[in-house]
Amino acid sequence: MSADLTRSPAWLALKQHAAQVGGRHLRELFAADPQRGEQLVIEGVGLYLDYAKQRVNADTMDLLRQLAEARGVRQRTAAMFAGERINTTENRAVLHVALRAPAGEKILFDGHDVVADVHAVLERMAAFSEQVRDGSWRGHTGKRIRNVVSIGIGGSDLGPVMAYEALRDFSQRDMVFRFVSNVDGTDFAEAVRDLDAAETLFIVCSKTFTTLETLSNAQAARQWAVQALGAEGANENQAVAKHFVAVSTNAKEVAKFGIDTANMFGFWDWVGGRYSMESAIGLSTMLAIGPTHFRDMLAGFHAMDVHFRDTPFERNLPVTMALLGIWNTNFLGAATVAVLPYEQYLKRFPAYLQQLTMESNGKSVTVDGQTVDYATGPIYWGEPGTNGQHSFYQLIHQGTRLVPCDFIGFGKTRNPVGDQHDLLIANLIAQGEALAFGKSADEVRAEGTAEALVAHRTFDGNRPSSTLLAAELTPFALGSLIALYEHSVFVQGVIWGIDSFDQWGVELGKQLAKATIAELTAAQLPALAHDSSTNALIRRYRQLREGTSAGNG
Ligand SMILES: O=P(O)(O)OC[C@H]1O[C@](O)(CO)[C@@H](O)[C@@H]1O
Repeated sequence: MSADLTRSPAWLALKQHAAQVGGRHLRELFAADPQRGEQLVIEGVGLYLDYAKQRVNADTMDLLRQLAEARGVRQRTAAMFAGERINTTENRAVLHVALRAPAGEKILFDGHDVVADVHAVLERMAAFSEQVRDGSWRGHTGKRIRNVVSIGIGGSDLGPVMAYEALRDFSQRDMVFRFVSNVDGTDFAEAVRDLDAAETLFIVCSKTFTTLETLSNAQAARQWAVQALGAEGANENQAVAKHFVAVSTNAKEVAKFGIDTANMFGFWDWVGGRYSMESAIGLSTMLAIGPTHFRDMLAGFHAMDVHFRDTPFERNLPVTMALLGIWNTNFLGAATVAVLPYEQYLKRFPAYLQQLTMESNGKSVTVDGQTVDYATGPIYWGEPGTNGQHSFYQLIHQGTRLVPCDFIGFGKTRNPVGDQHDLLIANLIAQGEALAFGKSADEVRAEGTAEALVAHRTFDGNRPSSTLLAAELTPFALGSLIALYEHSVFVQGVIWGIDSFDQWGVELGKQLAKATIAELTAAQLPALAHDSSTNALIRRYRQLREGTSAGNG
């Protein structure tokens, strides 16, 4: 499988093409084609993608699309939408598209219509959200709920946090929303420090309901709430019933934890953790923005699903984004992608994308177990503009690494403050221009720069970027933006021949941590059989913990 890709005619043609075009400067590419800025652009679902500043031309895109055809992107997409078990290493279907399918649409999995199930849960979520938001759901002491603390980690946290931040301006402002994920007690302690337990609802989100971090935080929350409510003993279950709900696929473990399954919102095995924010995992989002806005967000996801499924590759946003990523990663040698939203509300979007992209495509074996002989998922990172400009953009402009950038901006801000929005977007546009075209030594000299500084003030340019623009950050726009990246990750995974829906790479660390806990906490230091570094760290931690560290010894 691995050699299949790098020996395939489509790959070899791209390699040859890269040798010719990959080295051409963006200045040349623009000079050769004055219409480039209007031609290397596609639009759909309210999103405008300008990829003219990527180091490609029309032939590159043709060859990349041929690669996508040859790798079966079309067939794999149809298989995903049809509910086939395309997550082969876990023998699971991958049906997050069903989570946002409109009521009445049918998607069958094992002969059963899952869309009807999805909407039944959405109805329950909506009814519950309305009760909490209008104050008819009361806490144990009769007070209305004013604080919501969502406990989860990974896909059971990053989506909800990101969506809450992104849609804050649509949220019920008299309610407080907090998110606890880390198994560092500080996360929990700071989240609840100023909250009244009588007004606090905890949502425990875990697909498996066995995740160490989440269960540990949920236990802490339970103890904190029960104690603060004075509900120890006979009243404990009643208090928990009013202040805890669960979101999970595992009713047995939810019940074992002590949450009444009547207060559980379910989802399904065919929803991957990092693809679950629009399932019941998004209950905190619905509580914040209300069911109507939540449905608008689902509509945005769905519109992008339809666009992805039905639009020819030439005008297909996720396919185009995916192919540009393949080009940069495999033919220009980029190891990373910077995601740069010029929209403060998207401040957690890069963190969200890190799990989506890197847990999905950070793999080095193909679906049939062969080690790849090509690069796969790049490293995603980023910060909202313009903060990044005063931090790491130096390296993007003048460093030795190639850092393709995704700029994201909106026509309107939800918070007009003077001319700040125009300033913000002027910066976004200027950054793409500066990266692409740079500033030659002659231009620097012509400005009267002292010769000794010319090299320092020269910008080579030829640094690729894409720019995504939309009218305004609404729930619909957010849904479509997320689905754009989801499908782009999927297309790349298909081309690389990897399973984008498993995450075996997180297991080893978890297993070792379990064994290490006992070694850190046993009254007597047990015999340690790790490597010498790990043994020394365990010993040193025990000394530090007990206050018996003897400095350098
Ligand atoms: O929802 P759960 O089962 O608690 O899992 C949380 C996260 O842990 C992982 O399995 C591994 O990090 C993620 O894929 C998942 O989103």
